[in-house]
Amino acid sequence: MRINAGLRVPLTVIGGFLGAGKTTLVNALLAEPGGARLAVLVNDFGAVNIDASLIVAREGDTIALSNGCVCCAMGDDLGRGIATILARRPTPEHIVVEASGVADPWRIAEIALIDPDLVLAGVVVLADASGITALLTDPLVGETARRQLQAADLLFLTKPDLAPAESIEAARAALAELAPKARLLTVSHGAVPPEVVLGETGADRRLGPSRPARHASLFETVTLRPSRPLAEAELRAALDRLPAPVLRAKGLLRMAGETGRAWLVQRVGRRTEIAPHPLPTGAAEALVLIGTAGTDAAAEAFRPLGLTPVQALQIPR
Ligand SMILES: Nc1nc2c(ncn2[C@@H]2O[C@H](COP(=O)(O)OP(=O)(O)OP(=O)(O)O)[C@@H](O)[C@H]2O)c(=O)[nH]1
Repeated sequence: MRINAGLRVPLTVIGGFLGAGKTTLVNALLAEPGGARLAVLVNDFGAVNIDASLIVAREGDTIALSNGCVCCAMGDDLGRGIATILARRPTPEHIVVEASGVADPWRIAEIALIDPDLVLAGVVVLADASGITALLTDPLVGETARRQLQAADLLFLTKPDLAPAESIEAARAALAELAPKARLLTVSHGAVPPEVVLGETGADRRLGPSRPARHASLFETVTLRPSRPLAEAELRAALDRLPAPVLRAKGLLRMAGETGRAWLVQRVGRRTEIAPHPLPTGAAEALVLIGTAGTDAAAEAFRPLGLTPVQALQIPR
C-alpha cells in the first residue's frame, strides 16, 4: 500500500555524527529496499560501496541499480539534488538523504516540510554506542551532536558489538534525556528492516515473495481496519499514546463528517501528520503499525476507536 503514489514523494533523512554508521545503513537500504524504488542522495560516492553486481549504469552524478534504485551524489546543493531526483522518470517512490556527519538533519527535514512535492517520512539519527557519551561532552562538537540527536524521530544506537553493556545503558539514558519522544532501537551493521527506516507499510510487498530472514524477526506490522469514520481529535489522542513497541503508524482513513476524500495519517517519533488525500480507487481504508515485538498487543488500544486488527505479520530482519 504505497499511498503516496502519484502525489507527494516521502523523504527520509538519515543523520548522525561522523562515523555513526549512516553509510552502512544506506548501503543496506540500497541492497534491500523492501520493494521501493529508492533514490538516495549522498554527499559524495567516496564512502558508498555499492555492490558492483547491482550497478547497471553510471551517469555523471547518478548510479542506477538493477533493483530500480538510484544513488545520487548531491555535492553541496541539496535543493538542486532533490529537484534532479524529482525530475527523474519513473519518479522515485521514496527519497533518502544521507546528511553529512556535521550537518543538522532538521535543516534537511525542513526542505521536505516546505516543498509541496515532498512529505517528510521521518528523521532517523544514528549514534555510535561506543562513543556517543564522550561525544556529547566534547567541548568542540558536543553541541553539534546534541542538535543532531534532538532532531530525531527514530534513534538508532549503532555498533552495539563494540560497546560494553554499561556503555550501551549510559548511551540509552543520554539519548532518552536528549530526545525523549524519539523511539530508540539498537541496530548492528545496518540490519534493520526497510519498513522501519522508510515507513513504507507496503502490504503489497509483504504479500509478495518474502525476503529471506537474516535474523530471527524482531519486527512486525499490524493492519487495522476501521468500522466507522473517525474524529481527528480521538485519532490524534490515540496516536499520542502509542506504546513503546510501535515505531511508526501510517494509514489512509476517512474522518467523521467528510465525504469524497480520505486522510493520510503518519506518526513517527514525536510527529503526527494528518493531511487530506484522495482515496485511490479500490483502496481500502487502513491504519498500519510498524514496530518491535508487542506491536500486536499495542494495536488493541485502537479497538475503542472502531479500529480492529485484521492482520499481524512478522518482518524478516
Ligand atoms: N563493529 C561495527 N562497526 C560498524 C557497525 N556499523 C558500522 N560500522 C563501521 O563503522 C565505520 C563507520 O561507518 P559508516 O557507515 O561509514 O559511518 P558514517 O556515519 O557514514 O560516517 P561518515 O560518512 O564519516 O559521517 C565503518 O567502518 C563501518 O563498517 C556496527 O554495527 N558494528
